[in-house]
Order: sequence, then C-alpha cells, then structure tokens
Amino acid sequence: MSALCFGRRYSHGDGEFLRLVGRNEQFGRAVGAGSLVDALPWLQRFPSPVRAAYRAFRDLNRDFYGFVRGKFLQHQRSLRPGAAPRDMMDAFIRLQREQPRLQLEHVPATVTDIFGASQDTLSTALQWLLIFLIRYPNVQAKMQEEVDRIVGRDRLPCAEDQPHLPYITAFLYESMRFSSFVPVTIPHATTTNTFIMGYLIPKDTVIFINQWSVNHDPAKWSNPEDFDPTRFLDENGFINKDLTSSVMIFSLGKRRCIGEELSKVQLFLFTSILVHQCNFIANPNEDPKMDFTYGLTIKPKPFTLNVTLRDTMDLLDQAVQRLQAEKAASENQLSANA
Ligand code: HEM
Repeated sequence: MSALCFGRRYSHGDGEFLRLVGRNEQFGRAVGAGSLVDALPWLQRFPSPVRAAYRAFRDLNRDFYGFVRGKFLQHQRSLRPGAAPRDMMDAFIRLQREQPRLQLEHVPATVTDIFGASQDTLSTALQWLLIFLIRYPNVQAKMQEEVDRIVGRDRLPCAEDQPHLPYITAFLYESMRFSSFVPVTIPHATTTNTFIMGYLIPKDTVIFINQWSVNHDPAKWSNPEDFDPTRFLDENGFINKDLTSSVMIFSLGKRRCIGEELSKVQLFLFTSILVHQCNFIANPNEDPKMDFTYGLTIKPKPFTLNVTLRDTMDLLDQAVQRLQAEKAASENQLSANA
C-alpha cells in the first residue's frame, strides 16, 4: 500500500517501515480501547483510561498525518507538469491542479485516510490467511493443486488468473466469513427517528453493524462454525456469486469500505503466490489453540510457522529484481526532479 499511495517500498529492517508498523499496532490498541465511548458517549466526560486512550489516539493521528504530509511535500516538489502519475499522491496532486476548487490540504488528508484505513485491516487479513493455511493442510494442498494445474510452474500467478482459480477465490471468501476479523463496523449514528422492521431507532443513536453475526447466521450458512471453502462453489466447481456477495466484512451503505476491490486483488495475489511458491506448516512447539486480541479487528496473538520453498527461488528472485529496477528508476526520477 505504501508503494501505491506514495511510491515507497520498504525492506523489513527499514527504520521508517518499523516506525510505520509500530504506529499501526498503537492505532489498533487505541481504537479498541476507545470504542467504549462510542457505545456510551457520556463516558467521555469522566477522567478515565478511556479519555487517555482518546488523547493517545488523537496524538497518533497527528503524528501519522505529519508523516504522510512529508511525503506529500516531496511529491509536490518533484512532480513535473504533464508527467504520468507515479502513485496515488501524484494522481491527487494532479487532480487538484486541474480542479482548483479541490483544496491542496485535502491531498495529504485523503492519502492519510486511505493508507491508514488499509494498514490494520490488510495486515490482519494476511495473518488470518496464514493461520488458515496451517490449520487446514488439506485446503492448502487443494489450492496448490489448482494453481499448479492452471498457472503451471514456469511463472508466478497474476491477477488475471483469478477467474480460473475458483478454489483459491472460495478460500478467500471463507477466510473473510469465518474470521469476520472486523466483527463490528465503525460507529455511525441516526440523523432522524428511523424504523427498521417495526423497531424504532431514535435520532442520534449510535449504530454498529454486527458483521460477525451476519457471517455466522445459521439461517444463511450451513454449519457456520466449520471452515469449508467448498460452500462457495456450485456443483460445476464455479463460484456462487450470490453467496460470496453475502459475506459481510467491508460494511454496507454509503460509508462502506472504498478499498474492497483493491483488498480482494491484493489478498488473492498474496495467497496464490504464497501457495504457488511455499509450503506452510504449524510450528509443532506452539500451542495450536491460538489466542486473539479484540480491538477494531480480531487479531491473532504473535505466532510462528514453518515455511519451506516448493522449488527454487528463481521466480521470486526475478520478481524482486523487477521491483528493484522499478524502485531505482522512480528514485532517479525523484532526485532528477527535486
Ligand atoms: C480486507 C481489508 C479491509 C477490510 C476488511 C475493510 C473494512 C472496512 C470497514 C468495515 C469499514 C467501515 C465502513 C463503515 O463505516 O461502516 C471501512 C472503511 C473504509 N475503508 Fe476499508 N477495509 C479494508 C481495506 C481497505 C483498503 C485497502 C483501503 C484503501 C484503499 C480502505 C479504505 C477505507 C476507507 C477510506 C474507509 C472509510 C470510508 C468512509 O467512511 O466513507 N479499506 N473499511
């Protein structure tokens, strides 16, 4: 997402990357702790740990905005008129230059929203996918069989392969349904008295959607507590689109997640490339019964797993070399324009 938002790819030990990840963890803790005030707004009048958490959340947001604003200033300096946008930041700066009624300050604010909204959600999704790979080795083997048959062993899977990989697609939907790792949505409030199925919801009531219960409703899902990707496949092995659209994890209505399609592509690429290249097994020294933390997202507590390569590193090395060449070209352009 950092490559997409502001054209920066990081290695794992990079200081800036570690600070970003650190903020992400603090963000999850602060949002989880603050949610009591959403349900009981009068609590904010009392000096309490909730208020301290709220202040920590505000400071974290300021700090994060400052980080993104730094990237914005760099981009503003280096973006040449007429040049193709290098990333989302460039695209928004260009849009603002073409439509001056959009305010310049909205550019870093928008990228802060998009980057911030994607971090905790996508990283949590990735952890869950890994958990399901090690918990269900038969499912992992079926995905490997499918990707080997359709893509072959001479190239990495790409986004265009997805329509031909229904079992992997079904795995992704079952992972989102089963984990429901954003169990309730961001709070909203009614602006007028509202009736739903005969129930009065008074004006100014704080509303959450309970996505977990939608995804585990036995009236909709047979054996909802079983992890079974095949529930999303019809008798010919094709994806049942009525059922996939019933999985709720990106919320509903006008404020539903704008990153849904992007997330689905990213999670597909992550899963298909990993199972194409590697085998995953649980660490036998760790308790298979995992523990979770409950904040804005449901996250597994730290766990380790054993990963082995299925073949050589050749395809992955080639992909990394391509990325490094792209990164070098974009850095050259940045310094030439600075
Ligand atoms: C699997 C990953 C993701 C999940 C499960 C997820 C889920 C959600 C949920 C539940 C909401 C709250 C909607 C509401 O207010 O009712 C939301 C909002 C939002 N998401 Fe995502 N999200 C994910 C990834 C992303 C990504 C990658 C982006 C960036 C492109 C993104 C951008 C946003 C934004 C900007 C909002 C606020 C929308 C608004 O208030 O109008 N999300 N997301």
